[in-house]
Amino acid sequence: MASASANSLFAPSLTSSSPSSSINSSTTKLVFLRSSAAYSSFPSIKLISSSSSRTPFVARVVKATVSPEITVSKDADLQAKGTKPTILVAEKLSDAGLEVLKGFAEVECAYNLSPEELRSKISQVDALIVRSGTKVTREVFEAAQGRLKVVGRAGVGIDNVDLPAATEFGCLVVNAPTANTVAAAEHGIALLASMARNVAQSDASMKAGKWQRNKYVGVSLVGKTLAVMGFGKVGSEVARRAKGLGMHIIAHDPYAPADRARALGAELVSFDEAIKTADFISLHMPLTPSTSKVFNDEAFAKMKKGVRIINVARGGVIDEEALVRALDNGTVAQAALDVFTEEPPPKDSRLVQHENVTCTPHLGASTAEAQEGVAIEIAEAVLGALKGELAATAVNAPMVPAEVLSELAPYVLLAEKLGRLAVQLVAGGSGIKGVKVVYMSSRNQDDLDTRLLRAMITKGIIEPISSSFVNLVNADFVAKQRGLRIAEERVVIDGSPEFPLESVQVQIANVKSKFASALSESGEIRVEGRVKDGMPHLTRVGSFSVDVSLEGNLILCKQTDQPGMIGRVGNILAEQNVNVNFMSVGRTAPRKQAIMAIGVDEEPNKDSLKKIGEVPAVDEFVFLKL
Ligand SMILES: NC(=O)c1ccc[n+]([C@@H]2O[C@H](COP(=O)([O-])OP(=O)(O)OC[C@H]3O[C@@H](n4cnc5c(N)ncnc54)[C@H](O)[C@@H]3O)[C@@H](O)[C@H]2O)c1
Ligand SMILES: O=C(O)[C@H](O)COP(=O)(O)O
Repeated sequence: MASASANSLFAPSLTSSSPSSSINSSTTKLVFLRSSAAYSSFPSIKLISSSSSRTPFVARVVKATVSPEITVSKDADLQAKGTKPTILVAEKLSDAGLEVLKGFAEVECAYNLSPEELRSKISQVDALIVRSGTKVTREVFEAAQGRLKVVGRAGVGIDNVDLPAATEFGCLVVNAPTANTVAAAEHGIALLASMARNVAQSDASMKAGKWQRNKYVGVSLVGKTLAVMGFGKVGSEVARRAKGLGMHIIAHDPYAPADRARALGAELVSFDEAIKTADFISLHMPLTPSTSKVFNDEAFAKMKKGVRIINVARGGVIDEEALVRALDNGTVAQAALDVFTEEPPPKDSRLVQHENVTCTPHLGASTAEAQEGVAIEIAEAVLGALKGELAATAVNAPMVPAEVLSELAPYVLLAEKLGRLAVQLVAGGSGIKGVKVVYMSSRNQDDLDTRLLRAMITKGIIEPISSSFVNLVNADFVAKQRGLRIAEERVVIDGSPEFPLESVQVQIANVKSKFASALSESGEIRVEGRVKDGMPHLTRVGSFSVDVSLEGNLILCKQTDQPGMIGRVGNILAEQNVNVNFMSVGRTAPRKQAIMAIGVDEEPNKDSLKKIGEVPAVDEFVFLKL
């Protein structure tokens, strides 16, 4: 059994279990995606091949299934010791979520950490769970020293997480986008109604011993126009509820489909039209660079005099000083705010103290039901990510559905091996700039999701030549940072569309090779492989056909085809007790140029390699670590 020392924490067991052939006739093999260094959030994939029968390609490629069983840990030794991942919960999470987490991980709850305390703890944990109160900054990712694999945001807004930094450090960010929608919408409606009827102010007045019926005459909602700014999950639920209160609903959202708005009885309008015509404006957009302070002096100046504003989205979408001015000059009659640019806001905040402002301390998601839902949603997402599953709520990684992932499992391994092999064929001193990947498939052009394969090829190419670790989250980023361009081409071939890929070719152009025979007729390094019996095989080097299982290490020898070569090289390796697990010879013609590909379990020492090079018929050779 191969070592499962991949650094992917608790990957799903993608088990290929059916008649398949082991290349060297062993009975059962476990092959893990990677056997060294950091593996991060890539899934470790286990392929089991248990027969020595050689079945045709089509029959031999076995569909892998995602098993809920957890079999692979970051490190085989840790797994043997039953070591669990550690999760730091930095903000209050409901017990239901904590229970889910504790079933699988060591959980440390440490609330109200200072930024320094968070940074000092972060390198000891595999995942971090926060709500909106914790700033997960670049410094946090730096302090994690590569251990932090997942940040779970127990809620929707991820503006408190530095996403570019997370991506750069290969850390997956997941959120819980659905469980608090209704709670936030209900809070928006609560603020709308209580603001219109001065509930908070009159309550405070009564508690101060007063009875001020004339002062707190409110305004009615029925027949008034409500502009919903941001027609997503919360915005549309607010619209639905406000409609029931007899309000006329308009909405502004540059990305929302008009038919969805219409179906809820809302009319999509421009930003200016929304703010000019509304009696009430309710904010439900995310805080992004383009929405930051979008409600500013200029916007307030366009609004109907006496407009009322509700914000349960993010404080930062409002220029708070401009809002105070608009409240003071009467443009805005009232505001009801659940969220603030700085949370908690300064005690002497003019906005909070303003008599026409109703405030709540970011309570939109704070119902018992929503918190339980959010906690379970985020616990499952974080555990899934730690197991190597590609989370459906990933914020900074492509979402690859489980069925696609399971189908691609053996090809993912092939992709990394080909990348790893191709880069080792590059002569020192050649800067790699352009890589081309050609996917040969009988499937339709659009029917192959290559993101995972591209990421793995990138990983295979970059990791052997750098200290970076690459995963699905950061593959494109790391490639770009290194100036490496990965071009992809799909070639549709005849064959069975039942399988995603027939073969994959990796080409590295404009470089010298330390093994000249790896250059194709057109001058680039070219290696090609396919999945056979559920195992990755190298099938072409340069213009030579070979067939060798991509496991262990590989020696490629270019030689003049003649009797006795296999024996001579085999003997040299045997002298050093190096076990040959596979050998194949590809030649241009009998007794002409040939490439001998020899798979070896152990690494031959320098002496043995020198002796291979000294065999008179050997023109060149290279030793490659897979
Ligand atoms: N106060 C709370 O406790 C609480 C609770 C839940 C959500 N929220 C916040 O509410 C907001 C909405 O949450 P959601 O779950 O509905 O998110 P969502 O992603 O479902 O909806 C956001 C909508 O805003 C739209 N949008 C983006 N840019 C816009 C722009 N410039 N102008 C207008 N619309 C724009 C998007 O197209 C999307 O439809 C987020 O900021 C979230 O953080 C707050
Ligand atoms: O974006 C969200 O989900 C809400 O603002 C809730 O934030 P909270 O988890 O800090 O209550």
